[in-house]
Amino acid sequence: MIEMKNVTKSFDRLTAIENVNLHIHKGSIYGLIGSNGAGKTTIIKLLAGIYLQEKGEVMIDGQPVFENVRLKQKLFYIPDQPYFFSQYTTKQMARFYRNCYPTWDEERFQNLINAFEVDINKKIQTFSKGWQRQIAFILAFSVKPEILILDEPMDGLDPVVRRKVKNLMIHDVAEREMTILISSHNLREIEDICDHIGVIHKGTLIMQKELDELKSNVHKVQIAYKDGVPEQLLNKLNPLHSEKRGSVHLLIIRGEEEIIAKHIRQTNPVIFDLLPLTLEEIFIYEMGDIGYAIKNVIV
Ligand SMILES: Nc1ncnc2c1ncn2[C@@H]1O[C@H](COP(=O)(O)OP(=O)(O)OP(=O)(O)O)[C@@H](O)[C@H]1O
Repeated sequence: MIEMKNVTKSFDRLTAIENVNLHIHKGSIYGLIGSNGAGKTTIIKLLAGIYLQEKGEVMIDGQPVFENVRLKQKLFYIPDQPYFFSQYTTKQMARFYRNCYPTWDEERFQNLINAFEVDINKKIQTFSKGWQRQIAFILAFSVKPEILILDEPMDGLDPVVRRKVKNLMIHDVAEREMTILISSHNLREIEDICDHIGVIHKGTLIMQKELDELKSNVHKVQIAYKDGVPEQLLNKLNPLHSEKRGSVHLLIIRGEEEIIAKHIRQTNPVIFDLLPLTLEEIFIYEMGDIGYAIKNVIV
């Protein structure tokens, strides 16, 4: 279990994150979404044990993370710009990680370099940015860490490689309950693999939720009546959002689907459809004004 309790971190006079509380369960894929400068990398570096907070606690399995060598052997961190030793080849980097991590799996490394078709004798710095990121992933998946921390991992990867990398993540989570923290400035980029989402805005974690819970709790309905929508129904449903398109009303409603449907059917509508909501819409409506303010992060 990864945990941050009331964590604040500043750089000189700038408060990068303030009073952040974050919980990530074992075997979960947690997406941390936020715009540029929101505080994602600061959170990630605190969790990777690179930064020390001024206030609060940063713990993994109940132990403080900062400079904790034993805990660091359980986690693998890929920064937004993967780091390799100068002049090293993939083969040499693999030797380095093999010595650092007792969990290193040589057979898996061989399988991955074949699958990704990497020349392991070529200096990593001569590869393109996208290829360097692929090599970072190959090394990460060969380490088989308990926790994988990824800062903007999809930047610069083509769609085929993205799919491959996402499949590997899902495989490791399903097979051995690896935990993943993945940051992005774009919800769409990671929504297909995350089971929890946290939204960071100007240094504050403004929301964190399970995706299934989010999806089952907000609904979009389209209704029409001969003489307009009954006022009583609107009072009962208390929509988060409503708009009129000709004679049809579109409502976004929080609550259980069956109960909403029951209330509507009792009023004999001429048209009644339950429509699917995108995750993007759910976020915007759930977060009210803040949702609109950070729309660019979500879409
Ligand atoms: N080493 C540092 N020294 C001074 N200020 C810093 C440092 N690192 C981050 N900051 C500041 O802290 C705030 C949060 O930065 P952070 O890198 O965590 O954001 P981010 O969400 O990762 O942004 P991006 O998506 O652009 O990478 C920003 O205002 C940034 O300028």
